[in-house]
Amino acid sequence: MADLFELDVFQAYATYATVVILKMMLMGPLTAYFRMTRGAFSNEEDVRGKSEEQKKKLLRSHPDVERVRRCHQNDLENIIPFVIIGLLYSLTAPDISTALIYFRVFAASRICHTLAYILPLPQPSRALAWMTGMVVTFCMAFRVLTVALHL
Ligand SMILES: N[C@@H](CCC(=O)N[C@@H](CS)C(=O)NCC(=O)O)C(=O)O
Repeated sequence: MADLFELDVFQAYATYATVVILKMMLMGPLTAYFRMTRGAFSNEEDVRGKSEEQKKKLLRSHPDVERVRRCHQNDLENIIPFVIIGLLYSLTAPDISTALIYFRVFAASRICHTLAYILPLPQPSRALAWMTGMVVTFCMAFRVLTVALHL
């Protein structure tokens, strides 16, 4: 494991996998922020101590909260595959400059996807950001399959 960390490609992978995981984790606090500022909670215990009338107002969904939740869900759908396939890709001894392009483009695409979703920016900005990240993951998967195909 220590030897693995000495490889440039693995260090690059560890860096960008951590960046995108942290970005994804920030969606939790962002959801909490939108819940507080929009007054939209989903659990009875979250509004404990409030009057019945206030509870009725606060126990509701809000479009802004749902938007952040969908963005978080989309991160889960895309970042988890990147982290798993990216690890396998790093183990195929790829060229460091190609690997860095893949990792950087993926990280940038997910940051753009989040901005496009939360602000929101007009389509097709979000769709293009999503597609860019998908293409990177598919390219890495292609290399894994061409280097290590064992059917
Ligand atoms: N699970 C996604 C699959 C397709 C996808 O990820 N599309 C991108 C680009 S349009 C997206 O941002 N979808 C919005 C979302 O996942 O909430 C969906 O339901 O839309």
